[in-house]
Amino acid sequence: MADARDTICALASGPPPSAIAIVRISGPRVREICASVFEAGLPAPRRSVFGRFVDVSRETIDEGLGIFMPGPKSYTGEDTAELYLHGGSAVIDHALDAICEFPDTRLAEPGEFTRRAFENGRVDLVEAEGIADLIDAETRAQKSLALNQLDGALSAQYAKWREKLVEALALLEVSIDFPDEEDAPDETTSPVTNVLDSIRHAFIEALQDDEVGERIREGFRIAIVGPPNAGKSSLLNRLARREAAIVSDIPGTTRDVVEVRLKIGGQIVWIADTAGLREAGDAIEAEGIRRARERAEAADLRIHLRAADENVDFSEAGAGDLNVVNKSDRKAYPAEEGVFILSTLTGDGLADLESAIADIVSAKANRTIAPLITRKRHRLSLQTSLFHVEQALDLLGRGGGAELVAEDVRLAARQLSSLVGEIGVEEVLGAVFSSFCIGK
Ligand SMILES: Nc1nc2c(ncn2[C@@H]2O[C@H](COP(=O)(O)OP(=O)(O)OP(=O)(O)O)[C@@H](O)[C@H]2O)c(=O)[nH]1
Ligand SMILES: [K+]
Ligand SMILES: [Mg+2]
Repeated sequence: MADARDTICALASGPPPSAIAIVRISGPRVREICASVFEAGLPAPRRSVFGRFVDVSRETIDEGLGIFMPGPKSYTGEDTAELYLHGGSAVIDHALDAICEFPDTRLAEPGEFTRRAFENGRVDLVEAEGIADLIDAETRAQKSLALNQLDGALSAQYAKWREKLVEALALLEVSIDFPDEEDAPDETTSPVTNVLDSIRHAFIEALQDDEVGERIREGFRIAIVGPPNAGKSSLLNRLARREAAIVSDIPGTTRDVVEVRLKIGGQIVWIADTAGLREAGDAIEAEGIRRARERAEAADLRIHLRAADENVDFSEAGAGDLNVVNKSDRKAYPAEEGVFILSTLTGDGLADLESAIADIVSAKANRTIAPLITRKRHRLSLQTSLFHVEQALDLLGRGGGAELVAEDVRLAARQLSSLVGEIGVEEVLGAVFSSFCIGK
């Protein structure tokens, strides 16, 4: 990580040209920079002022609004300033060059402003992730998930669990401190067991969420599976409204998994076209079929596609999957409960399938178990924490010493602390902040 004592600057708005560009500055030299770059001198705190911006040789950069926000009540917790300029690349370059003329002042790295906000205690790690998610959000569901995370609701949940674990620890300390007193174990064991058991239940409930939060954030996964030439690639292309996959009358055309990202039912959806399932002709096709099965297995929803003029058999389909008969233009297929009949050639019946997909996906997304786990990092921490809670309960059940039980409870609590970044593992911080955009 670059020197945290530097003053940093970056374009905080979108790429030029744009109507307005916002250049953000943060760090110890902000006052000095504003006093010089704002032609009228350092403005009063948190008041936007209109005027001319000039470089060190007093050449005009542009004119516009500027605002100075002293720390610690700023986004980063440091002195910060924002310059509202005309959004042309020459203007922006001149402004950034002029600012970087000052000593110990440089362009910010991706996420460095938010990293400073984190280092200065303005946000915790989970809230910082929420900020990144809000910026990346493309759907309303992603946006509300991100807002929930950045306003601290998710952090509060993790903090509540951590407090419970600390409560259990305190109860255990009592029995460690008074090991000889006759009733001590009995008095303390049962409350500890109760507390740990309720945490265990809460964790299990939170983890049994069908990964809704992650699916809303990363997208739901749908796989199209079926025999060769059923029209899987043709269906993918129809849904994507472009020629994403190769279509041909040769069975075994698709080998690799071909994926497209779409917005359906207000959600991000990844639709995967896969190799036709049959006895493989060669090693490459066999690998394609293995990947097809793997993808189908991992998917949130499977579309089983069959051709009307072939043997239609849905015995492989599971409950909740979609059964679809294609090529209705070639051979009529009798209406059947729970079977979609369509033709990717004529487009007949496609709208029904699309709205069924939309309904299923939005129903999955609207499963309300708030606040939701939104990423693998959180899930892994909770799983590890749960592991230690269960270990502690197991030890208690077998009459294990309070000291040993406490060690597991401590490890469980530690997981939750690292989750919100209270105890920061440098690689975790690096991974989280490097995914941010520059200027944030
Ligand atoms: N008549 C008719 N032909 C179709 C329809 N859908 C697909 N086809 C044709 O069926 C053949 C196979 O289509 P694909 O989309 O390549 O089938 P696939 O399931 O992806 O095949 P593999 O990748 O080989 O497993 C092509 O010649 C398509 O033009 C349809 O609704 N009606
Ligand atoms: K084919
Ligand atoms: Mg194909």
